[in-house]
Amino acid sequence: MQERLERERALEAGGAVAAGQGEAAGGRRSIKALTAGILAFACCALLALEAWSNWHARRLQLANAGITTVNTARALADQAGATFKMADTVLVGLVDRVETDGWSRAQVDELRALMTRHMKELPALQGLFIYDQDGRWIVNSAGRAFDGRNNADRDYFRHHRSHPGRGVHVGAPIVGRTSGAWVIPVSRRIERADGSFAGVALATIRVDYFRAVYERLDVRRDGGIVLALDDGIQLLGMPFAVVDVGRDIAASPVFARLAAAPRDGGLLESAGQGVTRMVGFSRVAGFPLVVSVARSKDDVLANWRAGSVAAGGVLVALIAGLALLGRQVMRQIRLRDRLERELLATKAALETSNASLASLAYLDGLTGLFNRRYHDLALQREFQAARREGLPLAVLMLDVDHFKGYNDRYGHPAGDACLARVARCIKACLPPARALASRYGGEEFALVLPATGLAAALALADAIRDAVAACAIEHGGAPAGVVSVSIGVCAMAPQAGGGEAADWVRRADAALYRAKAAGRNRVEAAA
Ligand SMILES: Nc1nc2c(ncn2[C@@H]2O[C@H](COP(=O)(O)OP(=O)(O)OP(=O)(O)O)[C@@H](O)[C@H]2O)c(=O)[nH]1
Repeated sequence: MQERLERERALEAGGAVAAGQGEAAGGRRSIKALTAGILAFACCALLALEAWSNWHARRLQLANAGITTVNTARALADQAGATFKMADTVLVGLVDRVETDGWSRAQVDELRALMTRHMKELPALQGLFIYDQDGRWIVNSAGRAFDGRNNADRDYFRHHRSHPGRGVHVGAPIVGRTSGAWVIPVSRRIERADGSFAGVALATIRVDYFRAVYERLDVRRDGGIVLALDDGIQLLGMPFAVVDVGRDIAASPVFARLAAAPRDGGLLESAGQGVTRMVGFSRVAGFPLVVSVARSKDDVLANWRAGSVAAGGVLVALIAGLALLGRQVMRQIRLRDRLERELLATKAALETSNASLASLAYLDGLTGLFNRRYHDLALQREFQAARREGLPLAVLMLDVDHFKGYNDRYGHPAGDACLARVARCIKACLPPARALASRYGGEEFALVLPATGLAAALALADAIRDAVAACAIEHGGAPAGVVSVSIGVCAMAPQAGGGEAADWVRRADAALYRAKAAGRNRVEAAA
């Protein structure tokens, strides 16, 4: 029974520890998972935020660069338009004058003076000229007569001679015959009153004039500016190269797309020579001209790229910081887990040793039965319960017969072994419910049997006496030649019998005394 008691206590302690450990392990797992989840989420959120803001900044940079490029192209188209318009206005005045007043000697002098004034006021002009119907030089802004020269071979002259229209004509760049510089010819046809061809008025605009304007604009590495005729003849391009002046670019992929683009300008993307460019373009109002401004996409995105690299560095540092923090938190959780486990193990060990100590405090070391201290406590408890419930209570006092003689004959260690065997006989006879056997002292044992009347108690006492006899423990000093026991029994209800718990022991003891006196190896009931 005491074994059962011990086992139950150990099971209780073990169960509590296991349950505690199970709960703690579950808690630890969920805290670890939560921490890892929060850190992973934070890292993903940071990456997503950085990716989005990077993508957004790139879009913004490209959009702004696109707007700037198109605006620059429009501003340059306006500037070109104003320059050509100014030259044309001068031509209109000259043509009107020649058609009205002719070119008598006096008129020629006046025209030359007028041309000289225009040249002073308009720095874009290289020269002003009037040719007759055969291409001969009639008057020019250079202030000298170039007799004998003829410009009938020039494209603009041939154009006006064969086209009766009165509109302005802008031609491909040519090298001027007076200046030797590259110029853009702007011309108008002179007619007689009958509409027949009478000559050409020409204004030449210096290519260098536009070059100076364009060179002030910074289109950065791989960028450029082009001023071209609608038919694809380039007037000039930046970066400037003389070989590009008058070059036909009609077949280039960008120009082909420009021809199909809206007249008021816009933005194209072109790729060539390993560079992707944003091309803003605008047509020149009133003239067959187009201006395009190109910027390398790489160059446009340079600032964005530098910003992205810096932000990426900060992000990597942030994620590394989070990872370190996470590692530290995990380490703390693991440390706490280990301490918790050790604490639980210590608690379990303590509870187990407490249970063992409690058992030891109430057990007899030699026989394994309860000791006298526990017997007294249990007797008090069962006595109160029997009194409360009105049930009988039985107490048996058992003593080994002639035990002094046994010790003397076989020695004290054999006497100990004999006592242990008698205890096993008692245990084997105990009824399962609440019966309690203890070593009362020396070779004397006591049994407390709750809810047990006299008949049942006597029967149990006889069974124990028989069991000991059946063990046949040799005892040369006893009359029967084997070890025997004498038992005194006291069984009654506390309410009926009156007195205290100790009276049950006293009465059983008295009965035992009578059993001894009556010859031993017998059972006697209290009176
Ligand atoms: N071996 C051993 N002997 C014990 C122990 N406790 C008490 N004894 C011995 O038990 C003997 C008890 O002897 P007595 O009280 O004279 O009684 P008895 O010889 O059994 O004679 P009756 O009881 O009249 O039959 C003593 O010699 C004690 O020394 C013990 O734990 N071990």
